[in-house]
Amino acid sequence: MASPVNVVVTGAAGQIGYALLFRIASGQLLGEGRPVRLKLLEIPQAVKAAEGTALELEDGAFELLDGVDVYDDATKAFEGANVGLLVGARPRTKGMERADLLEANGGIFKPQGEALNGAADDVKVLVVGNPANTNALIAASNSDVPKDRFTAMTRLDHNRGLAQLANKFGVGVGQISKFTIWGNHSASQYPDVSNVLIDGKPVADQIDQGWLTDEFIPRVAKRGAEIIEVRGASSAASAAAAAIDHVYTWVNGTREGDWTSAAIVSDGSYGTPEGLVSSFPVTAKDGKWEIVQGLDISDFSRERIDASTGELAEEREAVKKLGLV
Ligand SMILES: NC(=O)c1ccc[n+]([C@@H]2O[C@H](COP(=O)([O-])OP(=O)(O)OC[C@H]3O[C@@H](n4cnc5c(N)ncnc54)[C@H](O)[C@@H]3O)[C@@H](O)[C@H]2O)c1
Ligand SMILES: O=C(O)C[C@H](O)C(=O)O
Repeated sequence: MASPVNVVVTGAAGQIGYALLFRIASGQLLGEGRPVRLKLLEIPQAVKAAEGTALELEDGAFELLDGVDVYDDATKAFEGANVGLLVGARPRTKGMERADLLEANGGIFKPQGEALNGAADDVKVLVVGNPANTNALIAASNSDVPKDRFTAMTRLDHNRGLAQLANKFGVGVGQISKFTIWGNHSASQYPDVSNVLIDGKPVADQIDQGWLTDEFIPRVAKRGAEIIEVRGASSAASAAAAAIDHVYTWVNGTREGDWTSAAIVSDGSYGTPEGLVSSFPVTAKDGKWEIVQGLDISDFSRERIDASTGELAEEREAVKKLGLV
């Protein structure tokens, strides 16, 4: 058997972790029957729960699972890591201001960025823990790992948009291509249908502007809050599924003639300030993301992209003031 791929999952005892680990163990993260070794990182108080999950993983008798290690030390957990799924984060609690939240998460993502220096040369990092884009920026800014290995998750937003479009047009999600999420994984994100194709044909001019601005965009952008309200807890299995999709695409490539959405470090494309971790239309090939170039941006889109990247720039200023980037 090929040597196992080391996959680190932080926040492994949390609800996303529980939905994610068994799918990774079954081989769905990387595909092509690649064996994995799972490295679970938790805070000391949650190590016992992670150990319990490790026992269940053993009981799954997964053919591709080489083994499971549990850590409460980031440096040890990330040593030799090929994939880092940074799920564990500090949730916002009552009375907490945004600056407090950014500072608390800085205390997690700065040391994890440093710990990633001990990872394998090919390490790929996906930040899921919120505020995901700025947490990824903090980790990338405090690491010697090349910046293009740091990403934040907007694939859940992308998948949410695909599902809403499929409902609207009465088609399967697989018939839809070239949908984009721009900006931040927050309510300011811009789900963009301008280039969407269904069965290879443009549909933008069949989309009613009222439906777009009053229903579709807010529904996708605020879906996280809707799930919390209806389910009584934030999205977990759908977030885990999107994390699997993100890494699978990164490793195995996007479909021919299509793209997906991922938050990656901006090179200044489409007026997004350089260095921000922002969502773009991206393709993946040979383990590298590339921003889709040359798209026309309407005034409607421009305003929304700028609003979301403006929010990211404000978050960057806030963490700069805290000495985190
Ligand atoms: N980007 C997205 O699309 C998306 C979607 C859903 C949820 N999220 C975010 O993902 C995060 C995790 O969600 P969840 O529902 O699993 O939360 P959860 O509270 O169930 O689990 C989080 C886990 O992280 C652990 N943790 C905290 N600090 C840690 C550290 N320094 N090192 C390792 N582990 C640590 C906690 O002990 C806990 O077990 C949250 O920030 C949530 O807002 C993001
Ligand atoms: O955890 C949240 O606040 C919501 C989450 O980011 C989501 O999009 O479901």
